Amino acid sequence: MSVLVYVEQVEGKFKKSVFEAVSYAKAIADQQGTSLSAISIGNVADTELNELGKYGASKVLKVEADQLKNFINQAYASVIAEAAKKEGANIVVLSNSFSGKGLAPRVAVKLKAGLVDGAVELPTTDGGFSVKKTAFSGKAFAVATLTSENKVIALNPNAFGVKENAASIAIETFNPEVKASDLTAIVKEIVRATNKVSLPDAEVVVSGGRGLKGPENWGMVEELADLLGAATACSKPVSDADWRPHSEHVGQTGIAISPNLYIAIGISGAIQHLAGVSSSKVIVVINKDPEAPFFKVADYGIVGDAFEVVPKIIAALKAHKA
Ligand SMILES: Cc1cc2nc3c(=O)[nH]c(=O)nc-3n(C[C@H](O)[C@H](O)[C@H](O)COP(=O)(O)OP(=O)(O)OC[C@H]3O[C@@H](n4cnc5c(N)ncnc54)[C@H](O)[C@@H]3O)c2cc1C
Repeated sequence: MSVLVYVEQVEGKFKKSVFEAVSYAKAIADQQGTSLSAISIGNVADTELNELGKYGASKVLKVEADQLKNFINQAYASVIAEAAKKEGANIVVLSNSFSGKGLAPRVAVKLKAGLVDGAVELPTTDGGFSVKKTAFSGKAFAVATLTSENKVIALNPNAFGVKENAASIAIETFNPEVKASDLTAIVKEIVRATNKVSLPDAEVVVSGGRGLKGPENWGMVEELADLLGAATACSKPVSDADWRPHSEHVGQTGIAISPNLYIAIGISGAIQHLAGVSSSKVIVVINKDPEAPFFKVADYGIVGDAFEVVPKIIAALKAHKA
């Protein structure tokens, strides 16, 4: 029995959340006294795959089939399940990312495994196998006990942290059979909106709320985002009013994100908004009301008028970059 971790790539690169999932999977492998393998799907250079060794993976299976160049939920789930069978892995770990949320239950079905999604801690193994996880859109915690032989765990980004644990890593090509039935819906082309950073994958997000008064004031939000290499997001009323596209709406009824840095400008911090952003690693809040609820969960807060504060941050960043 061993542990397998799925390492999601974006344009041939691994994000920090992948190294975190590998670190977490390695800790489970150590707990179980077994080894850790990784499965990578899509074109990733060997130099990038070698990076996984730094966090404890001793083997990586690389799958480079042409049909699997772009993410296809059903087909990727089949490949991960096949890899688990090949490696004799009874525990599969994924990041609870945008695509991980679609993959984890599919992999669990294929392996007849119990599933914990939104895991925030290592399993405890005294008297069973239990994992703490978020519940009710991140507003509460639950402890799930898995009694099945096979187990799938989707780790919330920023819950465990990246831990170096150097191992020598072997790269092995894996050519699983890709069934036509797994390719009934395929991605033919990816057209990015004006080269913007994709919100679910973004490491840094600059977000605006109703405090920005109207769509004409988003220039400074976009300028700040450009300077930081960030994606832009917004609160629900902002997208409801068509100030911004619905694809930018974050929260309980929008996209749930876990960037390293979330900058909230003119957003009150209602519980439904926090449900989608509270697992960000560092939260910076800019709000003119010192009583705004967002300050209670902020790592850094600036009480001030966004129309004064944001241009100052932009000027400081430009000066720093010059
Ligand atoms: C079932 C349900 C689901 C929901 N789902 C979501 C969701 O997914 N995402 C979501 O965001 N909301 C959601 N909501 C709505 C949520 O309850 C809040 O109404 C919403 O998040 C408020 O948006 P806001 O903070 O932009 O606006 P407001 O609550 O109006 O807050 C604006 C903030 O801007 C500040 N401000 C004003 N002027 C300035 C200035 N010049 N400079 C700095 N700060 C300023 C104010 O002090 C205030 O705190 C949901 C509600 C329900 C009932």
